[in-house]
Amino acid sequence: MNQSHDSAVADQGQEPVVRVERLTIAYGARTAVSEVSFTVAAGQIVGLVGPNGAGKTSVAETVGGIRDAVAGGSVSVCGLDPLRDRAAVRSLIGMQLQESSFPSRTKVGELCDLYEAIYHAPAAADGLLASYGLADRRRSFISSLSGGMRQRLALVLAQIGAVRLVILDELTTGLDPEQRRGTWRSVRELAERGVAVLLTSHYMDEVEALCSKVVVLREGRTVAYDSPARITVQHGGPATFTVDVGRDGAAREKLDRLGLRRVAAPAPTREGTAVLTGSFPEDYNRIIEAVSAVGLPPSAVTHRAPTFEDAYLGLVAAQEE
Ligand SMILES: Nc1ncnc2c1ncn2[C@@H]1O[C@H](COP(=O)(O)OP(=O)(O)OP(=O)(O)O)[C@@H](O)[C@H]1O
Repeated sequence: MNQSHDSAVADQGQEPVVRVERLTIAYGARTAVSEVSFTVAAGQIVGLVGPNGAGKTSVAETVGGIRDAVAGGSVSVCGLDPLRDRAAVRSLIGMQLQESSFPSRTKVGELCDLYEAIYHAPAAADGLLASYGLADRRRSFISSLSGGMRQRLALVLAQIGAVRLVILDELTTGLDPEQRRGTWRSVRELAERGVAVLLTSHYMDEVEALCSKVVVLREGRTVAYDSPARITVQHGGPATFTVDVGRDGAAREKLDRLGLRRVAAPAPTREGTAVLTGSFPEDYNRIIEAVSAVGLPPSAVTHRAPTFEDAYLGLVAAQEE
């Protein structure tokens, strides 16, 4: 779904909402981000991922115009420079920051009124509060909201006004699985309304579920920029096949003749299990053929395809080592 949506966006041939070209960010003498480039089109969700300190927040907040440490390259949002044209850009961007902490003795409604005034969008919050299940919370103090409610409020506030871009920095950190799924639905709906979304996350399943393109950062440099599916194919490593051969010597021999790499079985593994790596579905089909030839059922073979998280871990491993 993401793939086709992405092509549809590209087909429109419009100038992307966000264009980041060879962005370099330095704090004093220390370069934190080097020559990072990507675009975010209207209706597209793009993810920034990477280990702690890789530069995700630096990039996201530079795009949002609230961090000024640019040492090279360029950033444009709707054709404007978010730092130089700060006043004009401010009304086009909604932000949920990693460290956004709302004053706890403020009421939800008061905060919404403030955002409506800043974004010149009277009464915009009512519909949003309703769609995020917060309609009856206008009089609640922020301190009385659960973590999930606070995240949803952050999403409401990020959307007030005619924003063209929403930046979400680790939106679902700390949420339970049900709240995460609910938040994912909201982010998708936001993009379906034509808003460009740039998000950072440490959850690879989240990025895979939401983003049509991902920038993988390692020590401030881009190590991959593509769809999660293509990154998985290119960097996810081989599929793993587990074959339950029991004491069947003929089956073992057949498998050996396929010439696939045999790997140490993860413990605990029953005796009589062969673990091989190869490509899916080509090698899987060859294994099924081989075991069928000696009378074993296809259910003797199970496989595990590489995930986006496998690819991500492979890409960032060099840094962690
Ligand atoms: N204001 C700052 N002054 C000096 N160094 C900074 C500043 N902000 C970030 N850095 C450094 O820049 C690098 C990138 O930090 P950044 O917060 O952008 O990474 P991140 O990928 O968002 O990390 P995390 O996953 O922990 O949020 C880190 O080495 C960090 O210590």
